[in-house]
Amino acid sequence: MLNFTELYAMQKSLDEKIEKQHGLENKKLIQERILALYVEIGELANETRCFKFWSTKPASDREKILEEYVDGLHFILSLGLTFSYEVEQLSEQQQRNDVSLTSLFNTLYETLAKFDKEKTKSNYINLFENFLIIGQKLTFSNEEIIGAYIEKNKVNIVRQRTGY
Ligand SMILES: O=c1ccn([C@H]2C[C@H](O)[C@@H](COP(=O)(O)OP(=O)(O)OP(=O)(O)O)O2)c(=O)[nH]1
Repeated sequence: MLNFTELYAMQKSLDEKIEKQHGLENKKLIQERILALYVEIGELANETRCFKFWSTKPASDREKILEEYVDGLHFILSLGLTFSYEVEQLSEQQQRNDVSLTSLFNTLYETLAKFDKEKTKSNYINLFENFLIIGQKLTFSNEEIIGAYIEKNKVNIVRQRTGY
């Protein structure tokens, strides 16, 4: 089971650095973070190419897809911090083999729209769970997700330091 406590701490530190760097201290940036998450989910779907019935081009490699996945995770954690909805753990989601990756993306967008409409903790958890289901469908292990998150978090810190 994934434990998010450490990841929220890393996200908090990163978000504070970004806000300071851009003179946005204590701004909640809710609409920006929500739109950023929509975009990251779209970028992830694009790399998997799961919905591109018109194309025979293969999906991007696993590493690239994992990188996009953890970009989305950054914004989910960030939204949790914004609303003080940090969740320590979420139980393993039941995976249904008959549901396509494309459907899972569409459901994830629905849960994000629901959260945007009504920013309750249960809608946040539902969003997070549906995000994790996509990770499972993509066969990412907890270790891979944590490792890639830590890597990208570091990259993000360096980018701020070097004026990204
Ligand atoms: O408050 C914030 C703002 C951004 N990020 C992170 C999330 C993500 O990992 C990265 C933004 O995504 P990306 O690296 O794709 O940035 P971009 O500016 O869209 O990249 P590019 O211009 O290279 O496409 O910054 C946070 O964690 N907190």
